[in-house]
Amino acid sequence: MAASGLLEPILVTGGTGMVGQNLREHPALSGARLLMPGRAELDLRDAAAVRAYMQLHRPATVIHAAGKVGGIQANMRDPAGFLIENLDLGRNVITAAVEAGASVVLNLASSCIYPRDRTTLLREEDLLTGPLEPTNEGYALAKIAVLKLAAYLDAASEATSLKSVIPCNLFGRHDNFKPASSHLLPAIIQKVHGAIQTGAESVEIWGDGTARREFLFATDFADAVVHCLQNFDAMPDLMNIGLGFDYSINEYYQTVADVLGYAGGFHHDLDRPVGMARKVVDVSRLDAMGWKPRHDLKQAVGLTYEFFLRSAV
Ligand SMILES: NC(=O)c1ccc[n+]([C@@H]2O[C@H](COP(=O)([O-])OP(=O)(O)OC[C@H]3O[C@@H](n4cnc5c(N)ncnc54)[C@H](OP(=O)(O)O)[C@@H]3O)[C@@H](O)[C@H]2O)c1
Ligand SMILES: C[C@@H]1O[C@H](OP(=O)(O)OP(=O)(O)OC[C@H]2O[C@@H](n3cnc4c(=O)[nH]c(N)nc43)[C@H](O)[C@@H]2O)[C@@H](O)[C@H](O)[C@@H]1O
Repeated sequence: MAASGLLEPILVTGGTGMVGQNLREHPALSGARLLMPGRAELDLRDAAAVRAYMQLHRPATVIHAAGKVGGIQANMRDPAGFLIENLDLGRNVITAAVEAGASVVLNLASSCIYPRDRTTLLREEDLLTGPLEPTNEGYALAKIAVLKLAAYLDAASEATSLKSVIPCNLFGRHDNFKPASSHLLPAIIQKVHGAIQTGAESVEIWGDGTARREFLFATDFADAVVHCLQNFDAMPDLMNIGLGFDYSINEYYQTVADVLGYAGGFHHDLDRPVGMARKVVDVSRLDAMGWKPRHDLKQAVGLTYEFFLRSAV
């Protein structure tokens, strides 16, 4: 049975993705009436199809986790695609959810929506107070627009409560390990694993490795999402979900090397893109909700590697 406070049926867009699959695996959702249509069943770019699906299934809860998602390289290659698709998906899902009378809509943004060149912890109040990071501007603009749409509809709607969370970078089971579009941690795992397999003596790090990132384990993120849904009334309209601390790129490489047992070296490719110098969120609002992640970095890397090895066979 689903935990109390979760209104069913629960529609999770992006159910076949990393966040979606980690939500599916969450104990509180086992036995819940979950709707997780894949792209073949429901292409979220098709507004009429999304509206028809929502009218037919009438989800009480909608978690909007679908998106065109990728690391820095993928974003740089296709800013228009990241803008258009994430705008279309968000607009279609959120407007159709309200029209179909959903009670709760939880929209997933991203910490890349914050201004670049900030060295302090990024607070929800910092949104739209400075220029965006060029390497993912298209994606960030779409995420900001959809987050604002959710807020506008929340203010106008009696029946539907819409809130957004701003996740830091995520990694974990069901991650994207494809080098052309993966984020940092799956890329490191894939590269270090390859070096162990081939006996390579050095692994390439993009940039000088001094940039800093905050990566939350996707299993923990899914738990935070469930916690939000179980305490939705107490949740702020906009809330960061992260660790509140970060590591350097170099430290991430060394941690993965330690967990995987790689004893070789590293070399830096200074021609590769680096993006924001730092991107770490303030978690005061999340702390106030009484949620903490359960895994430390080494545990999370180990569990992600186990998944990688099983899915690679
Ligand atoms: N991963 C991160 O580091 C991170 C950080 C902050 C925020 N987020 C946000 O968290 C959410 C989930 O991210 P993720 O890491 O789980 O991404 P992901 O693994 O790439 O999953 C994205 C999901 O969206 C689906 N999707 C994309 N376009 C679609 C369409 N037109 N119709 C139907 N489904 C479509 C994908 O289906 P297909 O597999 O068929 O393409 C996939 O199931 C996204 O909103 C993302 O912006 C992610
Ligand atoms: C959460 C996501 O953050 C994303 O920004 P962002 O953290 O720079 O995206 P990542 O691709 O995770 O890159 C993180 C940092 O890791 C460095 N890096 C080092 N080696 C590698 C490598 O082999 N692969 C990758 N990918 N990076 C590497 C990269 O230079 C950058 O500074 C946004 O582009 C997305 O839209 C999304 O918002």
